[in-house]
Amino acid sequence: MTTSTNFHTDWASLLDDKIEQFIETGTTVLDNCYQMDALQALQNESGFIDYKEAKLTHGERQSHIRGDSIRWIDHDCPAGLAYLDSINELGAYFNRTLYTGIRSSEAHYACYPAGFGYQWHSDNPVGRDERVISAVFYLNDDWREQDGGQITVINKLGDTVQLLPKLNRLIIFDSNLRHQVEITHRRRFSIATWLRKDEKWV
Ligand SMILES: O=C(O)CCC(=O)C(=O)O
Ligand SMILES: [Fe+2]
Repeated sequence: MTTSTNFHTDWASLLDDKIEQFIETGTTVLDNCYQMDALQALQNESGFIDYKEAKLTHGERQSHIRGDSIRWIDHDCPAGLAYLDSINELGAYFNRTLYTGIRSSEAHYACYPAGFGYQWHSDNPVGRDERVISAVFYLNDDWREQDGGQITVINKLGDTVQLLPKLNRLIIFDSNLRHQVEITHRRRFSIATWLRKDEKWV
C-alpha cells in the first residue's frame, strides 16, 4: 500500500450473493464498495490531475466515438494504486470462484465533459481477448437520472442493463459484452478498470 487510506473491501461478502447472476448474465453491480476516506482520496486525485486526451487503439482521438479524457493509474497516483491493490483482490476472488485466470489489472481515471459519451464498443479490440472482466468505478456525488451519463450494457442474455454513474458504485461485466456511455449532462468522473489474463505491462 502506498497510502494510509483504507481501501479494504471484503469482496466475498459483497459478491457471494451475486456470483450466480454474474455467471448467468455477465454483469453485476456493487454499491457501497469503499469507505468515505478512500472515496475522497480517489475524488481528489481524479480531479487534480492533468488529463491527457483519450486515445483509441490506433492512437487518434475520435470524439464522435468517445469524449473522455483519461489518465492511466501509475506510480504518481497513490490513491489509484491503493484502489488497484484492492481490485487485484477482486481478481483473486474471481480466480478462486470462477477460475478466470486473471493475472494483472490496469485502470485509468476518466472525465467526460458535459455533452459527451462513448459509443457502442467492447473492451477487447478485434482479435484480442486479454481483458477478461471490465469494472467501472464511479466518483460522482448526487448523480440524478436527468444528469444522463448512464452506462448501458447488453448482457449475455441480450437484455439491456442501464445504470447511473453513482458515487461508490462498481459495475462489473464480461469485457466482451457491448456497452456504451450515454451523453452526460454533467462532468462525469470514473475509473475504467480491467482484469487481464496476461502479465502486467506497467
Ligand atoms: O465510464 C463508463 O461507464 C464506461 C467506460 C468504458 O466503457 C470504457 O472506458 O471502455
Ligand atoms: Fe468500455
